[in-house]
Amino acid sequence: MNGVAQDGYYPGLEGVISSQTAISNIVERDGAGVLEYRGYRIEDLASRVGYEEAAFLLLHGDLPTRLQLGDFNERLRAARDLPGPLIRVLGELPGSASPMDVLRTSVSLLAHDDPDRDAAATDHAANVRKAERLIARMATAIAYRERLASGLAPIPPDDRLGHAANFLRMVTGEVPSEAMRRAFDGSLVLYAEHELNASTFAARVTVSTLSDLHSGIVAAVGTLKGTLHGGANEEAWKLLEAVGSPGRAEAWVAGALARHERLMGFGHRVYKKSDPRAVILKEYCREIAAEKGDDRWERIAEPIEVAVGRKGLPPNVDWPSARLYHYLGIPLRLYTPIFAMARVAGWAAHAIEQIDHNRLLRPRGRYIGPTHRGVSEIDRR
Ligand SMILES: CC(=O)SCCNC(=O)CCNC(=O)[C@H](O)C(C)(C)COP(=O)(O)OP(=O)(O)OC[C@H]1O[C@@H](n2cnc3c(N)ncnc32)[C@H](O)[C@@H]1OP(=O)(O)O
Ligand SMILES: O=C([O-])CC(=O)C(=O)O
Repeated sequence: MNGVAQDGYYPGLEGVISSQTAISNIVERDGAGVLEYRGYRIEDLASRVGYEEAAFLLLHGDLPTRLQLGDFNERLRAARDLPGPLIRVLGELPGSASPMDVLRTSVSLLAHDDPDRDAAATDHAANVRKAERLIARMATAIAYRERLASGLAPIPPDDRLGHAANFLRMVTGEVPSEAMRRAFDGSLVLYAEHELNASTFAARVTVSTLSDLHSGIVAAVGTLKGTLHGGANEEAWKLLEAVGSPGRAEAWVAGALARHERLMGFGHRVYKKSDPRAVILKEYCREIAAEKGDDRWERIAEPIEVAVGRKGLPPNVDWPSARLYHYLGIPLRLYTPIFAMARVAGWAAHAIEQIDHNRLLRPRGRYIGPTHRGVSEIDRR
């Protein structure tokens, strides 16, 4: 029954087209996955534009001119600081709270301070402004909380730095090398959007009731957290560490598969041959490992990929991003929040597209329970 359609029932909604979209497209061509944002191939975007340009493309429909990019950057930088109530709550939430739970709460709180909070849910311009502020503020909130959780003083945003470098500096206290900035920026571009994945779908369902944009993003953050989706990048790192040496890879993978365990960072609902983002990220991993003069994790990752690949499961985006973030000195618990701070551009673009061409998202269930039951007196049940 798993994944097999029957009489209009598609388990997991596999293959179902629920919405038309002009934001991104995924196809398999010549045995490889192809991904485009608004008609631009992901390979071109990752090598030629930074996160801000990709986010502008997703939200506004085309790549920015130099003037548009300058204005967009100014708006993002002006929105980086956190409102007082959120700063207070970030200091008060229990230290044990997971960063994704804190991020979910942060987005919810940001709704109350947004200057457009009273705008109609259908106000396109207000929704774009809300989205831009969320892009800026989610990054600051993640870094701010991480510093507090580590017992360190938060580092304020630096107006001289772009989104990627500023975030790394707010977390680690250091301005990254140019190669590190480029790799991290590239990963944000690659994570920014991916059609009707589960978290984007959750955002679209939420706003399809004409709820507000922030509610859609709260739903998306909660959905991304799960280990079958965005949470897989943290699990992928744990897998790599558990294997621990190239020589153990083959037996470790065989054992896990024999126990029917899920190998995190492998497999995909849509890409059955290759995830193009994983191919690009693997190159960044190699470059940064070379810059650091330590290819230990590359040497462990390779035989794992080969062994899992024999089962027809290609690596997905979360497999190489895990070790890339390790190389960049990013704490493990931030891997999934970073996915969220990149994906907010795609979530918002989809939520706005949904609202602009709305039809309530409401599928049907196929009832398989008992029928025609009589209600007996409570003492006779
Ligand atoms: C950014 C992202 O969200 S990318 C995905 C991140 N998630 C992961 O990396 C988690 C690991 N991967 C998985 O769990 C899956 O591949 C998913 C959830 C991503 C896709 O799931 P589906 O579309 O339902 O998988 P699909 O129909 O292709 O495969 C089903 C079978 O393949 C096998 N399979 C698929 N992925 C894996 C995996 N990673 N490890 C082991 N077996 C797997 C399973 O045997 C499954 O059969 P089951 O019903 O006995 O469990
Ligand atoms: O598309 C999916 O199902 C999951 C994914 O790769 C993403 O959200 O980036």
